[in-house]
Amino acid sequence: MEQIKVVAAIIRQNGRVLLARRAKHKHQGGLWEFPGGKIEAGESAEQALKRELKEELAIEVTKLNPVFQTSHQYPEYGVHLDIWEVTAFEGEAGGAEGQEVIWVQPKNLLQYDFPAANKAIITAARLSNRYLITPENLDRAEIIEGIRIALDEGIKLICLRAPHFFDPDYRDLAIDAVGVCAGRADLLVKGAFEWLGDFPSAGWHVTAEQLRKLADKGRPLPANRWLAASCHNEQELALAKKMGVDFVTLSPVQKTATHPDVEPLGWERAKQLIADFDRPVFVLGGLTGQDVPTAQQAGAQGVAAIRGLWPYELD
Ligand SMILES: Nc1nc2c([nH]c(=O)n2[C@H]2C[C@H](O)[C@@H](COP(=O)(O)OP(=O)(O)OP(=O)(O)O)O2)c(=O)[nH]1
Ligand SMILES: [Mg+2]
Repeated sequence: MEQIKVVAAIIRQNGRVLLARRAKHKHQGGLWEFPGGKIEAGESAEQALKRELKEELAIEVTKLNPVFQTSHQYPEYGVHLDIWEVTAFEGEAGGAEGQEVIWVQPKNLLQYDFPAANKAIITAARLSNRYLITPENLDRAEIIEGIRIALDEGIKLICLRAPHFFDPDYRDLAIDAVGVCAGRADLLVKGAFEWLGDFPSAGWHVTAEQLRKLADKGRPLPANRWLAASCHNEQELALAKKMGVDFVTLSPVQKTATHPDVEPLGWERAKQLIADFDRPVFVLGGLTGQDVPTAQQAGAQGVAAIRGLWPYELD
């Protein structure tokens, strides 16, 4: 079947993202979309995106970075979507072709109807590019205080990981963490599945071991709660897909303090695994917030880190 190459943009301004409504007579007409269009012969993705956004919104893009690639087979033809994030542009974005244009908060994106190919793109648009995982060997007050500072520094996505806590204490910690993050960041809890009902606003981050046990049962959470998984290889990525996760961490990309004896994947292997996976990936292992551009160049959503994103230096 014919495959068309499309570029589209998640345009961010003042914490909102821009959506346009596709003209009725077009393929997938009437649905909301991220502006963009077909790459023409001889164009790079970047050139095509700049041209499309000028034609469709009358803006000159000044800052963009790659975020995500995904493919989808429609009955008519297949599309390969190359998604970029635009964070600066000149001009006022408006519907230059008469189409409706709106700015929405990422958390409200689930309320809009998009073409079927957009599922993972919506996930990418709802996620930030830094995923903080809490460190081991801190007590409850230290973890909560660290989360508080991280929130002040703009962290929007947090995984509560505290393998050194026993169950009842971990639950108490999770209750506090949910409270601190409310309205400021999305929190994913790690832990036993029996607790899912006790933290109705939290997402769940499953370990590779839980994936192996539970992937066959499918997704245990509704679409409005994050489900993520820790993956280290192709097999685990396949299980994550089977389970219906929203996103994954892929590790270790480099040597890490947490698992010093594990051979890292390296960027080249990570890049391949990311390209073959159809949902957002946070690369993890020896990385910091400074590595976000490198991670994005490798096709990742961003960086996940313990020490690398914790707001102060750990021993
Ligand atoms: N721009 C865009 N296209 C999308 C999205 N999701 C999705 O499935 N598509 C599909 C619909 C179309 O089949 C194809 C993009 O084509 P398009 O209609 O935007 O192409 P274009 O701007 O070059 O328009 P035209 O010259 O064909 O009128 O990709 C999306 O979020 N944004
Ligand atoms: Mg278009």
